[in-house]
Amino acid sequence: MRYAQIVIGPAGSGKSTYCAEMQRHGQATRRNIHIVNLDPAAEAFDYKPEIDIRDLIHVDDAMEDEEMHFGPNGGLVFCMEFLLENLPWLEDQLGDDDDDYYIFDCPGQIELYTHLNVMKRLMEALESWNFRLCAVFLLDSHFMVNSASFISGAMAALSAMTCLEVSFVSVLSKIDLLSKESRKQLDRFLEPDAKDLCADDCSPIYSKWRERHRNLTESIGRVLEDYSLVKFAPLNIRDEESLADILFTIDNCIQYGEDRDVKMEDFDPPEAEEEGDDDGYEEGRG
Ligand SMILES: Nc1nc2c(ncn2[C@@H]2O[C@H](COP(=O)(O)OP(=O)(O)OP(=O)(O)O)[C@@H](O)[C@H]2O)c(=O)[nH]1
Ligand SMILES: [Mg+2]
Repeated sequence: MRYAQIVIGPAGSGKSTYCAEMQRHGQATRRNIHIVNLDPAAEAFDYKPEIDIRDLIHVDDAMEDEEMHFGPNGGLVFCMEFLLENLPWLEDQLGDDDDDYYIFDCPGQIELYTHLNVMKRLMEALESWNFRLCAVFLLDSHFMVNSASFISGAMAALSAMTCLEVSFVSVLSKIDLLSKESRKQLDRFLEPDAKDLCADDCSPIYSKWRERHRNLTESIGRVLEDYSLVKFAPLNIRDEESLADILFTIDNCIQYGEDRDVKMEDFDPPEAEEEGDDDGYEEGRG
């Protein structure tokens, strides 16, 4: 069995930064995390990818093609389709080592996770190669300022969740940039309450619209609340404990560590062989 986080979310939500920090945090807790860059338009990031889609295709290849004439978004979708047509390339790059841990840094075009099926097909391929997957949906906490943006963010997460059909963790990023006041406000959206979501008192321009759609807002809020469909976990990337909490939540989703525990207890002969494996299990507890 192998493990992977699929890091998704809107443009600029902090995906590449999250990947780099997770890898660094992994090293500090003796977990070897490989990063795969899946963004064919990426220019720079703070990590060295183990695998890079740009070695297969770059978005410029699609945009500069004289017959296709793609713009940046069409070009990106073309590149992702191209990746799916060349899955043996990815499979080969990923190797077949048991217990490998990968993080996939994905592009920020949200349509990939809403109505297109390229990412879903990629999930199916990874699962068929023995990966246990958890999607990590990042949303910039600066947008969680009122109910309308909360509902919109939650619906985007929900849309990605139903599109990908894998374990799912929603994360609010860039908490370190929030003022004390904004952090307090954020608490309201970590445990959202349907009635509370309708009680915003922002700009009067929207109040008529809001009044007219109060029932709709409340119903959506209630569905999210009743079914615990979308719960956001705050992440302060500058705080090791916060990173460890998120990693622990993801570990639970993909049962990282549990298989190794069973394997060690049931099959491993005493002492001599256990030394190396012990670390691997303990690191799962962060
Ligand atoms: N202070 C702070 N800055 C962050 C954090 N996460 C991201 N940033 C900054 O936000 C900007 C965008 O971050 P990226 O990690 O490139 O975001 P992304 O989601 O990969 O962006 P795309 O790949 O373009 O969709 C960069 O300037 C980062 O330095 C964070 O947790 N804290
Ligand atoms: Mg990025």
